[in-house]
Amino acid sequence: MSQRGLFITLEGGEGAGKSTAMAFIMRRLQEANVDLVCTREPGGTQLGEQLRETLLAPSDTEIDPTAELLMMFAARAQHLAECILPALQRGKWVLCDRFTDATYAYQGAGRQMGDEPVAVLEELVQGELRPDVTLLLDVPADVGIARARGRGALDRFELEDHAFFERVRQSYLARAKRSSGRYQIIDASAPLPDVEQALQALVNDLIACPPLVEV
Ligand SMILES: Nc1ncnc2c1ncn2[C@@H]1O[C@H](COP(=O)(O)OP(=O)(O)OP(=O)(O)O)[C@@H](O)[C@H]1O
Ligand SMILES: Cc1cn([C@H]2C[C@H](O)[C@@H](COP(=O)(O)O)O2)c(=O)[nH]c1=O
Repeated sequence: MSQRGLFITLEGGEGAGKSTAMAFIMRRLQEANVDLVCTREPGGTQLGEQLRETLLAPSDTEIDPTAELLMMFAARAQHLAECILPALQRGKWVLCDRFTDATYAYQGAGRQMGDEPVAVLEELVQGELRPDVTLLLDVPADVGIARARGRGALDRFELEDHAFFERVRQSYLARAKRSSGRYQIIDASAPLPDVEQALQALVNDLIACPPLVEV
């Protein structure tokens, strides 16, 4: 039986600090000589980045929720085929800013489509592949959105209302509770040095004792 690389995902609501955490984890893993691919969703390929632009651009034309869901999974299918699976098969670690947990949170809960259509597409697009480790940066919706606003112009999702972001947060927390073996919840409302300390401890554990994953 051969081993593949580790698949790590970062999740959280708007402004939780994922990009900041990505950069921190990437530096730490590279210092430890981990052969690493850093990527994001929606995105990570030319097609995925094109879909991202359409999905995130505020527009007068509403995107139908089913169309939005399918675009997320279209981007994901290409991302898996072109980037994630080849990297994992070569033994590289993949660090991905958002993956299918985001679809459960945003389309399933935020858009109130429910888990079922997400689960059907997850099975079709991913087969058995699931992240090995998911770091959930948890922050109250108001705190996250205030941080995102502080950064400048808002994208199409960031323009949603408080109730939407509360549903997103509760969905993430409920999934983390159900699959506690895969998730690590980080209190992202804490000051940045504390968040980085928690991330450093998790990265140290992963390097010292990476979970065994087989192809
Ligand atoms: N722990 C923290 N405390 C205070 N501010 C933070 C913290 N972490 C990140 N920030 C700041 O909050 C803002 C949002 O952070 P970042 O862009 O990393 O979040 P994000 O989760 O990637 O956001 P989005 O999902 O909206 O793209 C940035 O200005 C960042 O400097
Ligand atoms: C993967 C994925 C993402 N989204 C949303 C969540 C965010 O609002 C944007 C991505 O931008 P960010 O810079 O990572 O915050 O897309 C979604 O609704 N569903 C998904 O599956």
